[in-house]
Amino acid sequence: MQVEQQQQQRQRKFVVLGFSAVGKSALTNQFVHEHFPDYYNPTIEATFHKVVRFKGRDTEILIRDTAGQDEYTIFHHRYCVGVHGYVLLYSVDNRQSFEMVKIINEKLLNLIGTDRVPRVLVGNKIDLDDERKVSQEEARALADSWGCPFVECSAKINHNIGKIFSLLLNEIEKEEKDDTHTDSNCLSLCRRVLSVRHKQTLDTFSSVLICATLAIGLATAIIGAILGLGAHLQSSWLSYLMLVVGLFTLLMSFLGLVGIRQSNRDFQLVYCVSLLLVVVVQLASVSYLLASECESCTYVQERRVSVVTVSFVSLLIEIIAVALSFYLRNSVVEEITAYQMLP
Ligand SMILES: Nc1nc2c(ncn2[C@@H]2O[C@H](COP(=O)(O)OP(=O)(O)OP(=O)(O)O)[C@@H](O)[C@H]2O)c(=O)[nH]1
Repeated sequence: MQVEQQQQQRQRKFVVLGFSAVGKSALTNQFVHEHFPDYYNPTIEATFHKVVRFKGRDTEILIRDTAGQDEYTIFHHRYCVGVHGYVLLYSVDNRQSFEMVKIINEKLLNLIGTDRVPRVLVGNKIDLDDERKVSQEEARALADSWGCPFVECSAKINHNIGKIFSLLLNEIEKEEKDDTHTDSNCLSLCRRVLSVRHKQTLDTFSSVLICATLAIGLATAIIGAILGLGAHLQSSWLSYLMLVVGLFTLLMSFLGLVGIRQSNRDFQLVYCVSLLLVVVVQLASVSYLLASECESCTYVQERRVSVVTVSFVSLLIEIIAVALSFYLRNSVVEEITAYQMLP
């Protein structure tokens, strides 16, 4: 029975952030102990817990009350590891605390690396309405721009304190639902695992093909150089062209290989485009040699079958390598990136 109860109870960890003396400790104490300490004692750090019933389920809330932050505070990773949501607090009678909460929010999002963070913007001390320096409208506009709820409260008179945490629990639930629908349901997880494996196979296959284009490039360059030096295509433009095309293919294939290995999409793109260019040049020069009457062309024409076969095989390898590399670049890499970005 106890085990069942424990299974039913979930835990949510919150962190209260804000400038010094905005009422972080007072708010936490009011929520947990229903008590307002009417004195100021700067906090170093403290954790509180309380079990509440939220939507028919027991929920243990752990709240970390922090030392006040300012623009120089370095946010520690403990502010985000295992944390479900944040109360971003300012004091309605303190303009500086409102400006500071914007900086704190920015630092927090930078630390976490996403803006899909359950947060509530809270203006405390509304019992001091006469001394108000931050209007409701301005704060609400800020919360809207962050895409999070906004509430004003008073820890002193216990106004809206419970509401802050209900709003935060709601935000977390919303975020979890979004994740279930978009990213982390079982089906899409399987799809991703499959696509990771799929990508690894494709990576290997593509790397083999790129190595083949590397070899083709090397061979083309060597043949170009030999022919240029030898008797058949003496110093003709064709031997230079082959040399240049070969070296270019070699270089670009190396780039393509690095692109596949490091999932560098720009390298892959450069490889694809340049190899397509090489394919066009190769096709044009072989067609020219087979059709022309020039002296060096006779040499190629006499070996028509082997020239066409070799050209066809190398073109095929190059085109498949380009297509595969292009596919990897556009589809799978994108999916993997999205997968890695999941919290
Ligand atoms: N009038 C009024 N005073 C408040 C309220 N909440 C907190 N205070 C007072 O504001 C002062 C600072 O409150 P704390 O809760 O210690 O503020 P804090 O943000 O935890 O401060 P640090 O620990 O320094 O970051 C204390 O004197 C509180 O009594 C409120 O709702 N209304």
